[in-house]
Amino acid sequence: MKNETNARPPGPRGGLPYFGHTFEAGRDPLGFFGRAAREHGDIVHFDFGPYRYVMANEPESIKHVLVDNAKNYIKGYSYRGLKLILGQGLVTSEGDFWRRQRKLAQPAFHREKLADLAQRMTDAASDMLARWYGHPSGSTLDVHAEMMRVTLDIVGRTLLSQSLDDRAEGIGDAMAVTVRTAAEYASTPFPMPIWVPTPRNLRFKRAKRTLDALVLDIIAERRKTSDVGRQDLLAMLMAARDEETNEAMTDQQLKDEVMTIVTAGHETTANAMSWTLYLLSRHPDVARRVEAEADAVIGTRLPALEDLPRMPYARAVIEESMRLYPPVWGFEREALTDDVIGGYRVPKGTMVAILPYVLHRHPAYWDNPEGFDPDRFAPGTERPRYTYLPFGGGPRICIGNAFALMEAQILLAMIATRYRLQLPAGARVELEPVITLRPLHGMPMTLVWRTGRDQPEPRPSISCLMAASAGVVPTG
Ligand code: HEM
Repeated sequence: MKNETNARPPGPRGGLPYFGHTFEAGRDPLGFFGRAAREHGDIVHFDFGPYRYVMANEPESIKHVLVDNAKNYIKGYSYRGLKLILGQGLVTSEGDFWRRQRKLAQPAFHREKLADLAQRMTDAASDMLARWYGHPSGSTLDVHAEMMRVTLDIVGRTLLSQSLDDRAEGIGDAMAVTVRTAAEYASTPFPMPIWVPTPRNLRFKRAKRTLDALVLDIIAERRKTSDVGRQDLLAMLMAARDEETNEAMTDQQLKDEVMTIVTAGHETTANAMSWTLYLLSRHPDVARRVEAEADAVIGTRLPALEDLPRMPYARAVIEESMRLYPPVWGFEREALTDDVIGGYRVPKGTMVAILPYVLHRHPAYWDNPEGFDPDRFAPGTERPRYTYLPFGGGPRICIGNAFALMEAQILLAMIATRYRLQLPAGARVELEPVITLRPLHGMPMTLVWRTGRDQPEPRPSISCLMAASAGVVPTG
């Protein structure tokens, strides 16, 4: 590490007058930042128009920003797009307000609370498989669309005790519009303010109104019925009280937290699953090991929470997949005062980027960094801290990380015991780094029913029928 506290970090020179490398980075961010790390080292400076921008790509500096000197960093302007959707929810709020909200929400994500939610995850996965059974073996489906649908369904059932599946298309469309506008807004150096009535802004406002109204309706319904039977995340958020003031969250705060959890918890996990299924289709030897483990532990019954630790290989596959394709491929902080990172001067107002996609391929920390090798994450293996950050780190680490891993392991085990997924010849798989790392053309997969298994009746599961008749999913 350098010790030149007055020096500006090295970085690519040239670029366009004023805009520097803004457009080059925007066209292919993964390639651009990866090259910059290879050519200029672990702390790299970029000229991006009016912004000072630094990438930190080694554990000490990352720990400095996320943990040791976290007080000096806020999420800053790069989150302004998400703020349009999530208001003052956990992902986008700052300071004392964030601290209070995090304290109120944290207990809902404790491991023992999550145990109650496992069954709802298997119910949603069963309903997805019931849909798949309706297609003959050998059919091709867009598995990414399926993962988006099932993860939205899981968020609906665990957060709101409500299957959002019936409304999935409407909600999915509204979410897609808001997320896309937010991403465009965040990545444009001088975005058109959202109050200007451009067609894009009007579309965004309509979609946002749909989502807000849906969430506020659900909250109002809960307040009316004082439904004590429901043990979902919303019930826990509504029951949470501030230790000092005994105050609960207002409807507005609840709405922002619900929108935050739906947004943060749905597409991220869907991407983790789509990339995992893609990697398994490219590595049949790994796929066979996942199948053998799941067959031995659950066979064709539904997994229970206790089964998950008995399937460490499935877990390692998911972790390795998030190393190569981290769903949150990059996140940023803004320095509140002058700082020194890795020996370099970082003036107040600088944006510091931490890019798991680049860090997870750093040759100093990973042997054969481009290779897919789940055994790196076998139980008992270790790696230097702050070299693997799919869920971020420090006080603002993902609140849903245990939830997401549990969900992904359940989905993977249930799929692997029934289906082999094959990427059709000629399928185009490309990365689309928006806010999350998506497959640009979806993920078409041929679903092959595993031989030696009884072909199921194409029928919906019991929970699906109950949900459809009652409009809700029963608890427990
Ligand atoms: C594989 C799935 C997921 C990945 C890769 C992921 C990744 C992340 C990352 C990297 C951050 C930190 C961002 C930053 O520091 O700027 C974060 C924050 C957050 N995530 Fe996740 N996440 C996932 C699933 C979930 C789920 C399932 C939920 C909720 C059910 C969730 C809720 C949140 C919330 C509320 C925050 C903000 C926490 C705070 O600032 O206090 N995430 N996530």
